[in-house]
Amino acid sequence: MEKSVKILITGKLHDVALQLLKNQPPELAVTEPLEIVYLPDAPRDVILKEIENTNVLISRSETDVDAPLLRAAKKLSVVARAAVGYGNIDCDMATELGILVVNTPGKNTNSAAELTLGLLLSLLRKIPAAHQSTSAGGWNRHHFTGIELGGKTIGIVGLGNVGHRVAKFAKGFDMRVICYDPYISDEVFRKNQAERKNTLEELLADCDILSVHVPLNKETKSMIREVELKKMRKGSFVLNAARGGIINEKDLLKTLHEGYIAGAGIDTFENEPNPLKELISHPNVIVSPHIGASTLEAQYRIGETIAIQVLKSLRGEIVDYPVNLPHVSILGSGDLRQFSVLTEKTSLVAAQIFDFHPAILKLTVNANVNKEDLQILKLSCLKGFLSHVSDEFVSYVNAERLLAKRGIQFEIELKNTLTSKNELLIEVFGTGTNEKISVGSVLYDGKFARLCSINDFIFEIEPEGDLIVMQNHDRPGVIGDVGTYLAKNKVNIAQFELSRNRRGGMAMSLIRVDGELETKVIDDFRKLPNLISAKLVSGL
Ligand SMILES: NC(=O)C1=CN([C@@H]2O[C@H](COP(=O)(O)OP(=O)(O)OC[C@H]3O[C@@H](n4cnc5c(N)ncnc54)[C@H](O)[C@@H]3O)[C@@H](O)[C@H]2O)C=CC1
Ligand SMILES: O=C(O)CCC(=O)C(=O)O
Repeated sequence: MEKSVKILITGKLHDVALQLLKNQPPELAVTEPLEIVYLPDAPRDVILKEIENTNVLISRSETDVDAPLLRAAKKLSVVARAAVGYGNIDCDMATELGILVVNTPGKNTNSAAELTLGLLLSLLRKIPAAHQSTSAGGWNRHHFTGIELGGKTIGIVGLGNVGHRVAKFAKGFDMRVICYDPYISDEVFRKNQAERKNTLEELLADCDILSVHVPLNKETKSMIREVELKKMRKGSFVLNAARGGIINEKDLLKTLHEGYIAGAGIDTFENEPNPLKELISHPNVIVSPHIGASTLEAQYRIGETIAIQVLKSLRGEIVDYPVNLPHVSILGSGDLRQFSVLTEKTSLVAAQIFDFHPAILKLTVNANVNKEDLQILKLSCLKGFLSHVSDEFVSYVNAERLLAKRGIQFEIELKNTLTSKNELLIEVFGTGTNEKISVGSVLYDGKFARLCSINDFIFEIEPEGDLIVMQNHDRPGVIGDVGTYLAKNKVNIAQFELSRNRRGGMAMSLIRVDGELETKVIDDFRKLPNLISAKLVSGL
């Protein structure tokens, strides 16, 4: 029976994600059947049980993907976070276990920014309290006098996806926008018409409303405490639709009680789903239950993106939003994507034709690529090689660690002598003097991939499907025998390439066949006259 891939979904996902996984478009189709287990409200003990034989986990913020959960997952290869923040995932442990973590940055940006402005308007115009009073029959027009946004200064911490959208919306309300983000260039500040503040202190001293839009990490945890809040003007407001804990909740509550901070709008809490009671019930605090990303539009975009990431990863392709591929900052697209696929395939060919203990794997790249590209090509080379030589699960994530574990040295060389085509050579060296094989390939025009050499033999063959790599004496009748034998066994030859070192010397042929070759067929193939060796290369 064909092995299926189990996808466990532990958060509410838009239907588009389920539909894409069930009805995969041809360009994203996966060969194995998918078993989708949708448990959006499952408690932890159920998830722990289900995770054991799960291959892909798709989660939202309510699932703690911590070390015990990851260790319980014996077959997990991908954790897909249907959101931006991944603080609830133990990424170090995932990396250690070779599990790829992906997320969906930018897909809920607009929703989170709109909610931030919603909280701000609600807070300054007292809309929730006015609604409550009016719907209960009251008519207290003087009780709900608010404050205008126009002319006020908003201080944004973190001018990333959400932060810069909040800046844009705030501008629409005629607010003055000041920002603190040491990791963003002046150009981004200029583009967003945001005034740069070089320190958090400068920002705090100069704003009426503080809004945080940074990830929660060691640096940002409790970055706003009582001391920081008191650097703001008395009567200021604060907003947190990023992550609970960036603003220390106890300190915020204290300054609210003291009347120093006039009010707060909060969507994200330190302890979800059980936030600090005194904080959420404070009369000057407006709260929502972490719904920044909860709009139809954001969930559609997230659902679509996460399903695509999952399908790409199952197809072994480079994903668009990896979280734990630490050295790869720019991921493959266009030529690089094709070239990395070719690198992986070439490496897979090399891994299936050497017959000695490998000591060094060397990748030589002759193409116009930069340093980040080389890292992608390196990972592709390692993945292709190891997926054949290692029994362990190999991914871009753990390939380096697995190679080191096997004691194989990796070398990479970049030559820049060509402009119109990308070439690569993969060499495997053993410890003995004659222990060496090399496989070369080339990518023409960014789309035509060809295997072009094995050792000293030259070819031009598509790296697709199954290949027989055959070495024989250069004597009459060999090709005829091969053709007759394969035809007899109902194997169709898609491409046949013969190369020889000299007339009457040695020859090598690459035979690309349609469909998969049975072991028996290749075993008997080896018995044909004049054959020196025949190796099957599969999985291309
Ligand atoms: N409430 C909700 O449902 C949602 C919450 N979020 C959260 O909002 C936050 C922002 O998300 P994005 O804008 O998408 O992230 P982003 O990564 O695009 O932007 C974060 C920005 O923070 C800056 N930053 C990092 N450390 C900093 C520091 N110590 N001081 C100042 N700036 C710093 C970075 O340079 C970056 O520009 C995240 O915590 C994310 O998880 C995002 C979407 C929905
Ligand atoms: O809706 C979710 O699961 C959380 C969204 C969020 O906070 C994020 O994207 O960082």
